[in-house]
Amino acid sequence: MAPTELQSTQVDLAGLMTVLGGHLYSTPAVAVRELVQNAHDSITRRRLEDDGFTGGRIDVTSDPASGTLTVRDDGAGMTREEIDRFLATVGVGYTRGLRERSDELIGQFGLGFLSAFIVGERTVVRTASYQAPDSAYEYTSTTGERYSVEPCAPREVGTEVELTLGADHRELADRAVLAGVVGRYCALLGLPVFVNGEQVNADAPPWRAASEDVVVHPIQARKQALAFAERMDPSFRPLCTLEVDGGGVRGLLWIQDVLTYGSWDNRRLAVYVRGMLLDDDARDLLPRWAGFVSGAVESDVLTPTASREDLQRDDAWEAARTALHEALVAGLAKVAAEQPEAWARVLTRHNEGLLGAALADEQLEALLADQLKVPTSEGDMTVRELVDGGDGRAHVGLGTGGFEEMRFRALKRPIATGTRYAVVPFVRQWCGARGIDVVELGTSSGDRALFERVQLEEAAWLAEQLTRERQELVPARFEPAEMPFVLVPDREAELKARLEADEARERIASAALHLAREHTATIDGTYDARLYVNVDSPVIAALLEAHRAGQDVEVALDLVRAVLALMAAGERETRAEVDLLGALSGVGEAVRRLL
Ligand SMILES: Nc1ncnc2c1ncn2[C@@H]1O[C@H](COP(=O)(O)OP(=O)(O)OP(=O)(O)O)[C@@H](O)[C@H]1O
Repeated sequence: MAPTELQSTQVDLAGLMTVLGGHLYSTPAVAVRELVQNAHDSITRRRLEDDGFTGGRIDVTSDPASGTLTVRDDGAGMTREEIDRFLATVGVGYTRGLRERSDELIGQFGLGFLSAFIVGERTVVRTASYQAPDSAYEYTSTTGERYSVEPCAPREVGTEVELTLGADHRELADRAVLAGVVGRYCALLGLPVFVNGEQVNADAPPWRAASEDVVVHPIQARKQALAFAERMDPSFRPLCTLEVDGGGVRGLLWIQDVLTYGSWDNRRLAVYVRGMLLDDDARDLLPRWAGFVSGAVESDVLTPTASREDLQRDDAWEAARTALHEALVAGLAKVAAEQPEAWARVLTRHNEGLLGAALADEQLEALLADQLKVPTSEGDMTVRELVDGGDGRAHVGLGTGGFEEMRFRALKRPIATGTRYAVVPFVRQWCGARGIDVVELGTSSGDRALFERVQLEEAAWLAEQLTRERQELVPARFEPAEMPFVLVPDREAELKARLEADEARERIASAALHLAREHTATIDGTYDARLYVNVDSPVIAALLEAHRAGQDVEVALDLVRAVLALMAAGERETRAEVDLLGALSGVGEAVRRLL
């Protein structure tokens, strides 16, 4: 058989450019980042190869009138041959080979320069290499597919890339826009970067300042860290900052100074690799419960994808994620110990989110167990206070007020508001760890703890007189004795329905939801409500005695029914069924007949 002739694959560069422009990068501003990064790498190269070189500066300038943007460096420059071999060959770069000698280099794919053609309709590169400083060349191309190289007037060693921006990208020449873009991408770059003459990365991040030999007072250091966080995060002011140093990652996290609720998820994490912003929404590196945390970190071990806008999910990524989690927990503990004022604000701002966090993380639960508050009928309090006020038990309401609250108000006992985010599982977890009973109002087990059921011969008769359809009458004894009855809607069935609705809300902390749902799986729902009748109450006792003695109790019963209806009118669930005017006129009618 004749040997198969191997053919070369053809690359349609124009097609490739469309893919790159439309799909690889999320924003055309990335082109600016790629050019600055090349300038940076070129300076790094010159530092390695050109003994005695002491410079290193990147200048980005723009002319809004002509729509041009220029990136200039005093790096290694390129020889005539290097222009062809590296700049003009897609997928090849000098930088990749050099990476073995320095871990400061950013480029590796040999693709970044192509992004110039996404935003520029004409690209001119003027360069003089330190290897042949007397020869300068000018490279010109419109689409990147064809280019020309000519000798040009002598110039300083280094490279200048001048883009004439396409009509769609002219905005990049706007001075403020450009300063914003470059400032964001280069905030942590180790070399000075100037935009139209102004340095955009003058302030080193606090963790780098800290490693130099200058001793900074802790209060000063804290201020610097807060100022840095404020510069980095235009959306939320920082409340306090937490250091990150481990797992190949260094940087700062900060707690957002806003009032958040449980399902708030505003995790924000900017990741810089070798000083360049790579991903400004790397939220997955932060734990899910950290919805109120922002941060900026840098790492030399995380691996960018080719678009350099995302990170590869490799071992380094996992290690970074673990390190961030640990830094967050340790940092919160440190703030609690060292900055009481800031800590108090963290607790009030993010109480709900932290309830969810404590459920998801054992270490946090240990730190927060006695600091977080749960909402109760008597105001916000810790679970310990709830238990102290509840005679050694924690009472949790699953509804909103009504009969049970009336009863507990009469007893001056707090009931935690179980309908609020994470309250039920948090109280359960807290009490479970300490062997304390949780009484959930409206659940069958809760009711058993609250109402002492008794046998009553007249139960069926009373039920006939007082209950409606799907209501169960339960004779019982309970405090306070003055209260004749308590109508308890089936809270479990309600909770079940609500949790099912919550499931649709994706961002609710799954730990809290899971714990609560485990509990509701066992609920049936034969009755909508139970009417607990207090045999100790003078009203019921008198009614029963008269009935037993064969007296006419009709008027008294009318009055009792009217009172029951009035109490039910205060209950959200039963309110609709109550004929309020009927109940009031029932009272009037009974009184008239008694007089
Ligand atoms: N400003 C510059 N000064 C000197 N050489 C440069 C400059 N810009 C680009 N080059 C050369 O062109 C090569 C290709 O650049 P390009 O941006 O396409 O890829 P890269 O930087 O090597 O890798 P990546 O795609 O990861 O950015 C570089 O490796 C370098 O040799």
